[in-house]
Amino acid sequence: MCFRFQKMQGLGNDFVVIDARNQAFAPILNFLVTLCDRRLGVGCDQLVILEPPDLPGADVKVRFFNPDGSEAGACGNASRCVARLLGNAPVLQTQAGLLPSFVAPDGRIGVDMGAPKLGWAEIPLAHEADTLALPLPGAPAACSMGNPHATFFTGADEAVSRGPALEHDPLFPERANIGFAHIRARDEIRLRVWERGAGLTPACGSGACAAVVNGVRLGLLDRTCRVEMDGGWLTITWREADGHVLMTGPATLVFEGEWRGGEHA
Ligand SMILES: N[C@@H](CCC[C@H](N)C(=O)O)C(=O)O
Repeated sequence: MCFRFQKMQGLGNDFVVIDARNQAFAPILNFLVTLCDRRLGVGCDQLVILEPPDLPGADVKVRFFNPDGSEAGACGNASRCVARLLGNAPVLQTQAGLLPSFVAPDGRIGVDMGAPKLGWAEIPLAHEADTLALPLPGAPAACSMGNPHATFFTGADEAVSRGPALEHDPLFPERANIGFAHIRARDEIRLRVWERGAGLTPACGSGACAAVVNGVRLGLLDRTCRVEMDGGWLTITWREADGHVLMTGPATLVFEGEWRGGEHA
């Protein structure tokens, strides 16, 4: 198999981007896992495949895959990277809907991540529960940004010790991304996210959006909040006018390459 790819990163959350609009690429599960592997393949936190859009108003269809081969409905950092790669502020078609992108006055890339889903069945949870205080130790809040998130406001240190078990808790039938936030001020948090299907990453864009949404719902945060993760900063605004979440931050092309290997490790 032979195809070209771009390696990109946003806050150190890194991606292999394959443009399947202009070259043949079949997303075979075992091969996706190999490509994401840092020893056997190129290595990345998520694999991103660009396809022709099938919705009016979209410029490109974007699919996100975790290193375990699972497909995710949203990926904030990769969305900014695709917007940077394509240029001209494209509208991205994702499982979370049509996501318009923009260039901020300071040159950072922004993506309108759409409106969060707040109901227990939409996240989804396995059964009815208060999404502001899930029945788990530490009572995290939950929402969907197109992918399931739970946020603990108990400090950022527990991501590695508690994340793996919580990702697989029976309360989350599709598993979940688990965020751990420390509130520094109403407009600033420190966040670490144990990502579903990927583990601890330097930053999670959708996790930052979810943390701010959940913090605002709990009355802990302002609607515009700076989020510091291990890889750096995002600015998140949960816009009152339409309920959409705007995420702004860096996005960088690292290198381009050509895969000439086999389909299996
Ligand atoms: N790194 C991402 C989220 C990637 C998907 C996630 N692991 C999931 O399975 O939902 C981001 O920046 O949002």
